[in-house]
Amino acid sequence: MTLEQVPAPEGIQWDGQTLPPRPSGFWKLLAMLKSHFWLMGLTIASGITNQAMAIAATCLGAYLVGTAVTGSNVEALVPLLWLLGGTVLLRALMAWLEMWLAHDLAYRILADVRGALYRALERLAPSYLLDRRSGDLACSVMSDVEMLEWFYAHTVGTFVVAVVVPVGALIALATLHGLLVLSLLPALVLVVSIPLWFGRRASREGKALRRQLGEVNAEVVDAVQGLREIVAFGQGGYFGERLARRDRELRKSQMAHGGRAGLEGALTNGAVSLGMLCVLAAAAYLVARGSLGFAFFPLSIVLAAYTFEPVVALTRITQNLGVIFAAAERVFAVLDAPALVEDKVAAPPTGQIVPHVRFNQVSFRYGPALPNALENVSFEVAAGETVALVGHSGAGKSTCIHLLLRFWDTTAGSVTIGGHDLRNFPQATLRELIALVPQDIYLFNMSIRDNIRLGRPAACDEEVKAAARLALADEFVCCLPQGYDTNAGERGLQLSGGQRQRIAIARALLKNSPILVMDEAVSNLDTENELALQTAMDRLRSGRTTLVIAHRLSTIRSADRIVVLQAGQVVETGTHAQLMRRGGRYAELLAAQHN
Ligand SMILES: Nc1ncnc2c1ncn2[C@@H]1O[C@H](COP(=O)(O)OP(=O)(O)OP(=O)(O)O)[C@@H](O)[C@H]1O
Repeated sequence: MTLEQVPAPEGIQWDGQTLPPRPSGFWKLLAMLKSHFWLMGLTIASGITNQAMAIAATCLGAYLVGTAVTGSNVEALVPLLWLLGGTVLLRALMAWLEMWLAHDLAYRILADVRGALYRALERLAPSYLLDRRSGDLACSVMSDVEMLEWFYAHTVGTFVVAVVVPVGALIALATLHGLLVLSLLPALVLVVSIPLWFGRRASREGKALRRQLGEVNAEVVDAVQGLREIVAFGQGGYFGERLARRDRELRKSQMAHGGRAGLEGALTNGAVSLGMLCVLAAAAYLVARGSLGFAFFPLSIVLAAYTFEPVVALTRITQNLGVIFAAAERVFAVLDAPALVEDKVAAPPTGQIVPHVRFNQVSFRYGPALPNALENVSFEVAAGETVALVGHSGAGKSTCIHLLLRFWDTTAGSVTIGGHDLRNFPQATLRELIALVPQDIYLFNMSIRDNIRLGRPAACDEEVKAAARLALADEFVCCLPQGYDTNAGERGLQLSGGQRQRIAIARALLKNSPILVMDEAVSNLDTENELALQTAMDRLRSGRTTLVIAHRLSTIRSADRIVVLQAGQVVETGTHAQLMRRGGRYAELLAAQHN
């Protein structure tokens, strides 16, 4: 799913629920300033003082030059020179303070947003993540958030300054002569209105630009993650061309954005030049008529220039607003995405929870428009039992696991643990009750020790080693260059499939949950690895309620019961011996798999 297709949040219907409308990205960006009110106030105050000092210094300078040219007493100007020096210094100080405060404010908010995004991803995982490309998501988390720096550090404060300062400069100009203001106003209105003419186009281009940037990112991440396959299949050229195609689209959007921003800039410059020319002509006319002293001629030009300056600075920033709001929309699309599964209770059911898992007439579909992935599925795993799920690819085995882990809620029927519906457990409790050994364990870019410790972060080194010994991982870990301190590297590439599974088993052993969910790897292992893995799995299963997606004959045989799934339905249940005797679907499946 691309971002274009991310559910439009307003009034959307999802399985009968209407989600409330959301305020626009702009108001949400402003709302984030609430908790940094004082910092924002200080930024604006220093920005206004900075501009006021700049005007004061230039006006003083202009007045001094005007007075000196008309041959007045130069001695009398000395105090004004001191004042000019003080104003220049104060301006420099305020310029620094404004920058510092604006960036402090922006980076604080950006850190808040990144934290909120991470929490949102955690809340939405894994259902939402399955639908988004990881590179595109990474782009949202990093570069879209980075774009917001523009808004907080360079837009909000600049906007207030661009309103307050020109008003002050216009008042000062009006005290010199009303005609000066009148001569400048049409051009000022023109400058302010130019970004409005291009508003829609800027928003459209901004969205396209951020979307394409996300796609290029996704493409690059994809290619980097799949580099081994790309090289092995000699497909470097093909992927290079895909990336180049995305890049060409991105460049087209960037050119459109740059062209429009350039046109806006050129029109703004033209309007400012026109305004300055009008003021120049009006001031010259007033001086010639004797309505304005010559000493005030440079002053009126300087005041006119300062009326335009903050507005022009703002229009330069508004040229990027389309991209900033598009980035904000992408960020808020993640922050506001409704979680498919939410805690309905604050505390788990009271009393001891028996690890007895039951699927009661469960039907489930992944989306309102999709067919059922499970249809009236019922089976149970009694406390301490092992049940193996078998079936062809797409039969619904993983879906059963997803529902037990409550990654999704059932569409009809229920899954219970100890007789309690999963919806009556807070998700945190559920995660504690169940340990998962996935088919392809993700090894984080940290030491093997810390990778195992993810099972129970509070575990000491000895406990980690004990779990590894039980999982028969200790021996090969000790042979690694730095033993348990060896970095597992990105995706743990230096470990074999069987070794990685044993790390996953050690992780689960350390977690020590009463319920175990295993998705057995399909890959073939050598006999030694196979035996080691089997022993490790048997140790892990012992005394736990285990639901396993089984591929190995040894696992299937040793299960207390086998549930055979076909097209989302349970077609057979029984022990290996019973099902073999029956000679039905299970026997066919096994014959096909193991011949
Ligand atoms: N995230 C998803 N969105 C939509 N449909 C899905 C999703 N995941 C699985 N399905 C569909 O649900 C059905 C059951 O899939 P499931 O992954 O549970 O099968 P499986 O038996 O585990 O297959 P395999 O052994 O290949 O993993 C399939 O038709 C599949 O296409």
